[in-house]
Amino acid sequence: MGSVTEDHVVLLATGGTIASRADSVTGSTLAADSGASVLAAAGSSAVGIEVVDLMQKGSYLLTFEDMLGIREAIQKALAARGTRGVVITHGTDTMEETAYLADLLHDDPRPVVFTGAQRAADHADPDGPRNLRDAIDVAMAPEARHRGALIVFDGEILSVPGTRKSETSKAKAFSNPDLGRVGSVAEDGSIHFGPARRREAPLNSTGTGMSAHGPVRVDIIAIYPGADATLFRAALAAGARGIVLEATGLGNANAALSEAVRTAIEDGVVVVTSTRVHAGPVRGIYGAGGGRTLEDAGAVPSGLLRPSQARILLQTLLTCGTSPQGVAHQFLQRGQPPSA
Ligand SMILES: NC(=O)C[C@H](N)C(=O)O
Repeated sequence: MGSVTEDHVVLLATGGTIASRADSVTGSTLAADSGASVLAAAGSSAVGIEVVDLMQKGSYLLTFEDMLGIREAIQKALAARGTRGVVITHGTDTMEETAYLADLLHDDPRPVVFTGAQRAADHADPDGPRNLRDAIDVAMAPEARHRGALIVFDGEILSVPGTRKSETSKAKAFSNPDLGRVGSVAEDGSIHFGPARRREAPLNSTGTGMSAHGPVRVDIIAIYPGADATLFRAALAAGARGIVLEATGLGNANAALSEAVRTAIEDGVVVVTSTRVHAGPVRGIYGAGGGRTLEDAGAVPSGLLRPSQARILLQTLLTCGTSPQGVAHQFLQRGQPPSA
């Protein structure tokens, strides 16, 4: 790995706004462009690029199985001769989930770079072409090695844990409120990386092993003033083996929900407490149904992980057969800010 024979990038195209245009019949925006046309819009590249069309979907339509499929395609691309790095074009809505799954399982020094667009391919001024050029350059960059999966978007390079879509329509779609960016790509294409952060060891599993058993159901339940346990119980009735709470503040619920959480945990369900707040850690401080009560009932705090990525971690761990203690350990490790 890293020899002079690694000379090209594999581009995995999945759809998203970077590949979307207005449908002539309905007028709605739909993923329609192949990977080759997405690449052609970015202009010629100095490096060889092999394009693989995986799917043409808005990322709001993806399932966990789709995400496992993308992760398997990444593995296949890395196993092929001459691959220096992998770029995935993806919708922005759920990029933080697929990229997090890829990052969790990425056991290779080579870069895996996600990008997309906020303005569609038929927009007068699409942002996809520059984002893709930047992503390809980052995938080729020696400094991008050993950093896991990355999101390259609007001139910023972000490590994946803690990164989320924070703007619905502005070009700077992503941010990492707690950790900031890890690097940048200037308009002239020059790449700058800050100091490398320590990565958690990849999860020890294979995509195929997980998908063979089928993913375990994991739901997200929102907490809000006056919320009762109806939706939480409905998730259990639907077969959820894990539930992520999108709790308030530091990770608080209320007495009715904490009681339902206690019973569910006694029945073997794993409950993780995350928060609806933009930044900062989850902490079990408050009683009477707050975060301390949830922790006492056995709920696992998500640390800095927000519900979207906490759900991917929980679903991956449960699908791999991880015990509740193992889940708690993983959230403790992966929810903390990484040291430099
Ligand atoms: N900007 C985008 O890519 C949003 C789009 N709805 C998607 O996630 O596929």
